[in-house]
Amino acid sequence: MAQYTRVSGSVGLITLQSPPVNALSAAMRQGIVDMMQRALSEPEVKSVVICGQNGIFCGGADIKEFGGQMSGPPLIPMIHAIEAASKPVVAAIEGIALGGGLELALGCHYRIAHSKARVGLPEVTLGLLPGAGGSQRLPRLIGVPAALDLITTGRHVTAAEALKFGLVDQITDHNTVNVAVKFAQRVADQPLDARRISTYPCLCPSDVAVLFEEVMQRVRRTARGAIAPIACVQAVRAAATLPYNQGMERERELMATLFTSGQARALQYFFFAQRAVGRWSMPSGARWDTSKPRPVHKAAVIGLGTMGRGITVALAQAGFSVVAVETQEKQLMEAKQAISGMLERGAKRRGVAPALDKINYGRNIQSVADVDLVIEAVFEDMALKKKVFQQLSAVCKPSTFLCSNTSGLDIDQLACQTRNPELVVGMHFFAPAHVMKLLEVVYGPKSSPLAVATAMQLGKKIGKVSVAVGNCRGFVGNRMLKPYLEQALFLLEEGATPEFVDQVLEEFGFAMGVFRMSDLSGLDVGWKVRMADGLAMPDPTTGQPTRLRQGRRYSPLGDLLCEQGRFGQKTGRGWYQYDKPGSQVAKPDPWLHSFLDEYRARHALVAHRIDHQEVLERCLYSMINEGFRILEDGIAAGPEDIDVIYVFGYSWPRHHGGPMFYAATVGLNKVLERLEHYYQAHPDVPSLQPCHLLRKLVASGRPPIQKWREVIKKVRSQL
Ligand SMILES: CC/C=C/CC(=O)SCCNC(=O)CCNC(=O)[C@H](O)C(C)(C)COP(=O)(O)OP(=O)(O)OC[C@H]1O[C@@H](n2cnc3c(N)ncnc32)[C@H](O)[C@@H]1OP(=O)(O)O
Repeated sequence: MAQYTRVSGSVGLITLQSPPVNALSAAMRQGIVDMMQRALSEPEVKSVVICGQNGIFCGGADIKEFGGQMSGPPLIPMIHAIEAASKPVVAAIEGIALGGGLELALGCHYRIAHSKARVGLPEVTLGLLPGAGGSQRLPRLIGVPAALDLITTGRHVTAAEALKFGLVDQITDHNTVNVAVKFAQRVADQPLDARRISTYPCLCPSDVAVLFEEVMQRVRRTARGAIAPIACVQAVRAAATLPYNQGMERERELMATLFTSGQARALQYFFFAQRAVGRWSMPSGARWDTSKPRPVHKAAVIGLGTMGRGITVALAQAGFSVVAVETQEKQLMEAKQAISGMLERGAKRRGVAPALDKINYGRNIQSVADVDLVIEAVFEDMALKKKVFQQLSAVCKPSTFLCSNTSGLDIDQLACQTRNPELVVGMHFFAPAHVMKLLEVVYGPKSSPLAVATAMQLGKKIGKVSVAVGNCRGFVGNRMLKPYLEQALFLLEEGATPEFVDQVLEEFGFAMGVFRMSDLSGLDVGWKVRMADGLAMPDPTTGQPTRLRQGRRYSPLGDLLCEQGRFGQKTGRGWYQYDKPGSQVAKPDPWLHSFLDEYRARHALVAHRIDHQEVLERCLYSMINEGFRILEDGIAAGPEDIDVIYVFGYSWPRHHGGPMFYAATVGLNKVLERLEHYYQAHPDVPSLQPCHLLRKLVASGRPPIQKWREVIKKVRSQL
């Protein structure tokens, strides 16, 4: 775990050895304690260097240990002992020094970093704070404002930025361990008192109280109910206002609350869920580790509307050559201008040259003949998409992967239009496609593992979190959204207002409630889909909107708004009113309230008092129920896939872990019982009927989420 060698005669070199990231497990902490003691006891050793093997200093505490009983030497006394050592200790930082890894380095007397290293205190992203002295030492070393920024955001900083802050003493392009060993020899005899950060005063700006107030307000606004960022501010405030020992005591108290919190458990689950989705599998048995992707050098995007533009930018920014096709001259010119603007703004932010020369624009589909992969992003219309796939199949080389950015249409029908259906997959991006992290890679019955592996790898290369999912209407994300939206509309019919429903969902932690989100996305999008499905039609006998479709309850409220030209923000009216079209400030609309009153009267609906609990349970549990159906159907391989899709694609609050983790937290028996209750009250709403898998999981004794896959396997094998 920690290896000790003596180098250059007088330097004790402690090497952290625990792949993949040299995490500070119990065994590793014990190793460091033992090796430090050895270095301090050897009279020939005059100074010590701590480094990590394989070019990685340390990824912090071992997150896998958090759920269980912590054993081994605790971090805080271990780091204190290093700081208190009588011989200089130098941290040689290569790769990363994160969390406890950076706290360990802050306990050392000097820090030398490789120029490509990154450092940070990302504990907040795991629902924690830097609780091994980091919240007290960092502000003493780099000042309160910079420490607040790093600790409340958890962002990683480059070695150059760390040097600017004074977080590291030196950076090097050479072998960091060699440089650190030479450095350690030079400082062997120097006094250490001035190198112990815990003894530094915490230098504060004169308006420190105002600063804390402002930061606290910002953090509360953006935290969406997460408690760790607030505790991080409180811990740094303790560093600024209390002596070190009292600050450490405050850090300990705050950490104790966070460490056992449900939010920390959710965020730590989510950390591993993000990594689990990379290990994809298909019902055929094909897997990430047995399916090799084919390299993509040149890609094409067909259709340069909002989605096509974003996809083009994402590809070009990642260094791919892109052929961008739009058949209409005017639209092509507009798209070219918009894409150039997006690339220039992005490049300015990142301090690099815009990748304008990566894109070739064209009006003719023939121009994609030599590309390795095409992403079709034309209007969401099956007939149009089929035509495009026929053309692509005729034009492209036989090995070209043909992908569709459809948000829910049948991938198989598109694959059937081509010569090589095994090379067809869905690549469902989320708007804005160059910003949003999520990519659903959709495999149809004919998609080959090669095509899935290639799309997954392309997603990774353009910085997306890619999740492989099966082919069904709406795939995972939009399929689960349907019952959620449906319940929100039913709640309006029964007496709620859009403001109340949104308020409840936003208090839960969504960035936007369902109605504000619909206004932003545009109500006409779903309306067109419903019309194509024959849903948004009046009853042929009465000419009135009907509230029942094929025996199921249906709310025509959204259709009625669209008929009035209320498409949301873009028309200045939707579920809310806006000062002008395009404005983003949603205001309650008295017209809408009267419209709802009249609607209820027309349909003899008696408004009843709907409380917070009912909104949350009906919207979330119906969505979760659909999630269980998706697992049952094999559309998602595991609950992690669904949770990652919801956090990255639908602004589900990460500190609730994702809808499936949330269900596990609430208790599957409670979710089941409440769904049964609501289904009894609304027997014409099938999405409220608890699904078989949920019942099975409850009957199997509610296993932890990590064990669900075993039950899912059994349920699927019985189908
Ligand atoms: C007592 C409480 C004290 C708390 C203080 C702390 O230190 S909390 C932990 C703070 N550290 C972090 O938050 C770092 C988390 N890790 C990362 O951000 C990234 O993994 C990385 C270190 C930047 C490396 O990224 P990269 O993309 O190169 O690899 P992966 O993310 O895929 O990781 C590789 C595998 O390593 C596992 N892993 C990473 N960090 C930890 C960790 N701290 N503890 C345990 N395991 C860790 C990760 O899960 C991957 O494993 P797989 O089995 O391959 O999924």
